[in-house]
Amino acid sequence: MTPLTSLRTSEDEIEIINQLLLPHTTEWLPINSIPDAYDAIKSMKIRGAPAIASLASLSIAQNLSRVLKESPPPKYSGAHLDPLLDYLFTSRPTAVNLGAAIKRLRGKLDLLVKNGWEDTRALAQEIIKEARLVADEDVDRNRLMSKHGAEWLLADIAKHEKELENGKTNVLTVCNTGSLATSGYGTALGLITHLFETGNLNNAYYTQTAPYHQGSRLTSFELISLGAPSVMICDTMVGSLFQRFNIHAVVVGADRIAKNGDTANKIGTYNAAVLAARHKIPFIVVAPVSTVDLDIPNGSYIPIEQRAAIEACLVRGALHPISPATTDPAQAVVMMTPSNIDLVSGVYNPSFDVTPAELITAIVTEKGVAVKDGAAEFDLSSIV
Ligand SMILES: CSC[C@H]1O[C@H](OP(=O)(O)O)[C@H](O)[C@@H]1O
Repeated sequence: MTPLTSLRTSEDEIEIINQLLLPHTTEWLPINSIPDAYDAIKSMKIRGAPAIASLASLSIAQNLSRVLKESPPPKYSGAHLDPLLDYLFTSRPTAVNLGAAIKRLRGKLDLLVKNGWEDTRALAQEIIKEARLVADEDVDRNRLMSKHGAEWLLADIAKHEKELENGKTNVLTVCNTGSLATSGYGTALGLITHLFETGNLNNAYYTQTAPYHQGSRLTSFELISLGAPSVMICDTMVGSLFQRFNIHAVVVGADRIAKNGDTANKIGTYNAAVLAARHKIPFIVVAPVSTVDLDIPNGSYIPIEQRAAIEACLVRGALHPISPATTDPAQAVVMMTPSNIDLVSGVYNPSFDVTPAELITAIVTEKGVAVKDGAAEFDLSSIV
């Protein structure tokens, strides 16, 4: 079976799975330009922090490759690339991976120009190589962090002599952090996949994750495709699950991790973290190094994207909104930042929330696992 992924390429051709139609329809959409990539990210046809960064980078490579075919190719400098990078950056503000990828490409260009790369064709080819690396590095990185996280969890269970179920673990995850959120294998769902592949998974529980339903539509699709034992719960059922079942860990992804470990992730993650603390269940964040934003000291600096109110009133496939609540875009919070938290809309629809470091047990990247050892905040230096 072809491994599941959010996108595929052939030479300069890029295609993404239209995730708005999953799980009932698998439609591959061609991405033929940077505006196509911007629209796909903004409208969430493709979503997931690493996948967004991969598509943005590949669309830059596609653009450069096509311009190079013109003759004679225009003289390259930041002037051509900068506005394209700035435009892509504005597609979704919370996930830092997109910004990290754009910063990486801009840095590569500056370095080449600084080193006197005058040959336009050669310079552009170097940028194309770097852009393709952003996508290609993802799968191996995900497998590595998943192994780190799964091994840490199993060791922690053994250290605390916790009772397993059928000799295996029960874990809860939020949203979708698998192959559909990355270039393959996934982050938090990658850890769950590693547990399954090594015979250590009793059940993977996951929340539906309204209103986009990344859980009920995408995580279910991935876990069923994998053949992994899984149980879907409504977002409101996390507390009841912890009261009645032996859950060994909550494992989630991240869109941006601040220097102290505060983590922005899909809305509902903070709820699960508070309940996990109440039930003394380890809370594990799994994300690539490119998700860590050392430029911000804590989570209050993370911009929280507000999605259109109508998206919170639609049940996918239904003909009409489920609520008479106003969905007038003029009456909505556009972005939550330290300076703007005025709520004026009849529908509050933040796409993310921030879990404080104090509620997080471990943070896992491809470089390893960080724990707090009794401190209130993380020192992430060993895993970035
Ligand atoms: C490895 S994906 C990280 C992150 O992205 C998802 O958000 P969205 O579906 O809105 O792009 C979710 O927060 C995942 O945890």
